Order: sequence, then C-alpha cells, then structure tokens
Amino acid sequence: MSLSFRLDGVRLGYGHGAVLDGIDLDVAPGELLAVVGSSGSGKSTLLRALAGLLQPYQGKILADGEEVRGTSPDRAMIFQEDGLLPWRTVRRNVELPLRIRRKPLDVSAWIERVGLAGREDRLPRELSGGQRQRVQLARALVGGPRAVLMDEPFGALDAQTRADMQRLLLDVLRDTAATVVFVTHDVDEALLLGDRVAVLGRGGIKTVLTSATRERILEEL
Ligand SMILES: Nc1ncnc2c1ncn2[C@@H]1O[C@H](COP(=O)(O)OP(=O)(O)OP(=O)(O)O)[C@@H](O)[C@H]1O
Repeated sequence: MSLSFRLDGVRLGYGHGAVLDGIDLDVAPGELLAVVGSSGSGKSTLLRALAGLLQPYQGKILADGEEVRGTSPDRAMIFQEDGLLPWRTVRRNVELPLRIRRKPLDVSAWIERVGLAGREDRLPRELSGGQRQRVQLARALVGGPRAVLMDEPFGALDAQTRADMQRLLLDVLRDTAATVVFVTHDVDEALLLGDRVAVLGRGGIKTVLTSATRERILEEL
C-alpha cells in the first residue's frame, strides 16, 4: 500500500540554473522522512518534484519504480497555509479527493478523528490556524493516499498548537500505511517525527541521518 520513492541524479530548478543538483535519495515504503534545511535550500522544491508539480531537468524521480510525470491522488500534499478552498466548508474541503475519485463522500469519521466534529459547516476563515491544518490533514488522508508530502504544515502555528498537531499526526499515521516526506526548518520537529532526517544545503542533500541527534543535524546545517 505505501509508496517508495527513488531519486536518481536529479537536477531541479526554475529556468535560471539549478536549485538542487545530483540528488540521489531512496524513501522506503511506510517511512517518515523529515527534510530540514535553511531557508532557500530547496526543501519545497524537492517536495514539489515528488508531488509531480515540477519536472527535473535531469535524472529520474520514481514512485514505486514508475516515473513521476504529474500529480496523483496517490500522493497527497499538505501546505503551510492557504491549502484549503476558502469558499468551501470543512466538510466540502475534506470531500474533495473523494469527489475527484468518484468515491462515496464518507468523511465524518476523518473529521471526527482530527477533532473537528461539530465544525463541519464552517468556512476556513471561521477556523483557527490549527483547525485549518486539521482540515488539511483529514483531506490528505481521507482518500487513503499511499504517500503524504507535507510542506512545513505546522510552521505558522504557536508552540502549543504545533505540539498538539505533531501528536495528532503521529497518532493518525499509525492508522495509515502512507509514506511521509515532511519538510520543516525546525530541527526538533524533524527529530520528533522523522524515522530518518535528510539535511539539505549547498544545492544538494548534505546527508541523510538514520539515527539523528540534534548536534549532528546542527553540524550539517
Ligand atoms: N516558483 C519559483 N520560481 C523561481 N524560483 C523559485 C520558485 N520557487 C522557489 N524558487 C527559488 O528556489 C530556491 C529554493 O526555494 P524553496 O522554496 O525550495 O526553498 P525552501 O528551502 O523551501 O525555503 P523556505 O524554508 O524559505 O520555504 C530559492 O532560491 C527560491 O528563490
């Protein structure tokens, strides 16, 4: 069920030179890979490429051995902010992946799972930042994706809400088989969530740490 990724000699950019080059990376099925790096190091760029939103200039990106050529409902994305459709209620935002796949619109269990029961009919602007990220989490998982790509999803939240969301994420991921790539600039978040931690810098992946410590990550950053 969970997806594996393989990047082989990947070069990524936006038409004016490479942002990342020579990227070789394997992500195992069911793994949670945290990606850290300073601002501008290319974390979002890497994630966009895994999502199929950005094609490499060179090299290959494979998902379960198949080249990634565009987006797929198998690979759900969660953004830091503005990931929801502002004119749709909580329920109708969460239903979206099911509508696209013409599946039954059975979302109540996920809305309850993320702690939003009773708020189904609210619009995103009527929710707190943390609640909006709960909606994104439910929407990402409701269709049973094989991978979830998360771009600093808790980066704009206060410390307590962020800690609550990290706990919720670890909890709900136990019920899914999804592979997760989680981008953050927060070393502690990467340590808490990641099975492994990839450190980006100087246009590439500096290292992938299997048993990461705070000191080791800070050394590499
Ligand atoms: N759409 C775009 N068009 C042109 N250049 C871009 C685009 N998106 C990002 N870049 C450039 O690519 C580089 C890497 O950006 P990216 O957003 O991947 O970094 P990041 O590590 O996610 O940063 P942050 O932590 O600040 O979000 C930056 O130099 C940025 O200016």
